[in-house]
Amino acid sequence: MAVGCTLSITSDPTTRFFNAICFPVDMKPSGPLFFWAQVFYLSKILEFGDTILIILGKSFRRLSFLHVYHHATVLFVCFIWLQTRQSMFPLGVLTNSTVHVIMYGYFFLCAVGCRPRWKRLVTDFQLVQFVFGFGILALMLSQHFFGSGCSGIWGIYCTAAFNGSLLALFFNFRSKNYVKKTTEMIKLS
Ligand SMILES: CC(C)(COP(=O)(O)OP(=O)(O)OC[C@H]1O[C@@H](n2cnc3c(N)ncnc32)[C@H](O)[C@@H]1OP(=O)(O)O)[C@@H](O)C(=O)NCCC(=O)NCCSC(=O)CC(=O)O
Repeated sequence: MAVGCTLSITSDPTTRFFNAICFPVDMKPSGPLFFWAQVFYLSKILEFGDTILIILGKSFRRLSFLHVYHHATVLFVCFIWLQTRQSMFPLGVLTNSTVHVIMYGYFFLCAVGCRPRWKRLVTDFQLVQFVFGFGILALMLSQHFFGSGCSGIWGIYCTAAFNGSLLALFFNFRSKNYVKKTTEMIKLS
């Protein structure tokens, strides 16, 4: 999906970088970018199966608020992306699918008994994607309000609220899992 989206942005000579973050207001929901958005939406339905497998396997400790909240709301957010022909989604697909390759790579290594030492990096990558999202949002809003307007502005407000909530939850996760633990280890030694 990340590769597909990148190729869709770069291979079309009429597509400029700004098109990836600001679609024209009369954007038609067709073509390669919307194809990848549909695939991304389907992948989120598939990802929901992850939660079902966790419930069936009775691994309830894995069902943190963050996990359930993310999996329950992400489907709705992706649906809004498609419905509103939302600007910025190509970069969302690109960053989120890249982060998911790393994250599921981490889970896979854990599952085969080879727990990676770079768990913290995975969390940091997740945080960076949300911060990056806000940087792109600022660029897009400047184009929307001071340029010719961008498609899907209401979807963007929804996505911004979603991004903000995940940023806060992941900061909380990071502080509980790494920062506090490091401080406790320093105190003990
Ligand atoms: C490093 C993380 C990726 C995972 O940290 P955690 O502390 O939650 O996980 P962990 O290291 O304790 O893993 C514990 C055990 O559960 C397994 N495990 C945990 N969650 C799993 C999942 N969703 N799918 C498959 N396996 C999973 C691990 O393999 C491991 O098995 P065992 O113990 O048997 O060896 C972190 O950054 C994170 O995302 N934490 C939030 C929890 C979460 O559900 N994240 C995914 C959805 S949010 C998301 O995806 C946001 C985004 O868009 O980036």
